[in-house]
Amino acid sequence: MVDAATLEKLEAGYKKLAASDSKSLLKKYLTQEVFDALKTKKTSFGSTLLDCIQSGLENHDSGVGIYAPDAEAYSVFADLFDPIIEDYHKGFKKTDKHPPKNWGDVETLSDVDPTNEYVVSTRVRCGRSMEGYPFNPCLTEAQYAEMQDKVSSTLSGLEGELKGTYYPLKGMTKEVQQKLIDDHFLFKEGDRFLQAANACRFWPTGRGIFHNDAKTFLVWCNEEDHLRLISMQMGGNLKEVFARLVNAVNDIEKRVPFSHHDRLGFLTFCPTNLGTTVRASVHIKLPKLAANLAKLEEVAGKYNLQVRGTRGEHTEAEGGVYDISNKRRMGLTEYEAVKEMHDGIKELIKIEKEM
Ligand SMILES: Nc1ncnc2c1ncn2[C@@H]1O[C@H](COP(=O)(O)OP(=O)(O)OP(=O)(O)O)[C@@H](O)[C@H]1O
Repeated sequence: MVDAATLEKLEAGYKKLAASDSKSLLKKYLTQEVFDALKTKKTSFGSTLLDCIQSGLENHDSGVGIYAPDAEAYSVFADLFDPIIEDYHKGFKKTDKHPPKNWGDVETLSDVDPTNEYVVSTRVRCGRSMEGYPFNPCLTEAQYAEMQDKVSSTLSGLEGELKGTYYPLKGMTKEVQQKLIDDHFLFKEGDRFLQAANACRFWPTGRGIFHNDAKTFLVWCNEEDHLRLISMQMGGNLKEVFARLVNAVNDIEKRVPFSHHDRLGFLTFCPTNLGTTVRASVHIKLPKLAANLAKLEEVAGKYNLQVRGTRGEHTEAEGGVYDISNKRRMGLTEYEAVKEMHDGIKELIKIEKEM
């Protein structure tokens, strides 16, 4: 049974959220009926509804507001996760099944900005969870350390362009850490949405970053997900960036078993990342379109693209540089997710040119 203190927190948090003007998907889909049906449930890891929604209860400015403390939460609390997944991923219904992994033909992609006028840099990332481990809120300090050991020794076997070094956050100087963050290579620290979701326990134990010398291939260990695999470079050559990621993931998947769900695809902490887990983004300057941010967001939305600030989600645009990426990650293949961004960015550049 869920204990009295947890129920009390849930009731109080729900009341506040219901009375707020929050625009989160949590508020939209956590009806009284759903709340009452789920408030006493628990996964076999002991995770409750509060573990799923405490970030959204604390941060009414969340876009989504819900995380899965363990993989089972997606089934136990499906009455809440399913409609949120369907809304975010634009129509992935609870009866739908995510398609098998398919990177497609990388050769059919191109440089989205061949004249180098608009795109500052391009990045494609995906997330992976290691089989046999729950997500952040349920991990012990010993598991964090053990996972980091596994990740760094696995990655030390990479060769060629992917060859690099693993740097644990523990022991990294603040200067080096801040420079990596400022240069867009490393995750930021103290994210209040993740903190409230109980995802930052034992920090910095088990957290770190691997990168090759050129910093074009990077792996984050134990930030939001167990692993984030990232390929990035300056300019708009999405074909090169994506090809590098595909090569790396194929190699790493041979060495580490990852959690995959028959219906949901690759499993991640946040439901927005399920399925392909792929976010392909450009840092781009579109001064005419961006003169009216609402307009930029509206046009981007037509192409299923999401607009973020320069330092990522929940940040502002600096120097007119926006982060624009595919929004959908579920119900389509890896290739289709990247192609959606490829085609959409080309359209946005075309519109900007015509303005
Ligand atoms: N195209 C890009 N070029 C350079 N840096 C980028 C690009 N896209 C994202 N970044 C940087 O990556 C970092 C992480 O961004 P952010 O946290 O928004 O996205 P994410 O890693 O995809 O994860 P999540 O969606 O879970 O937040 C930030 O420093 C951001 O500026």
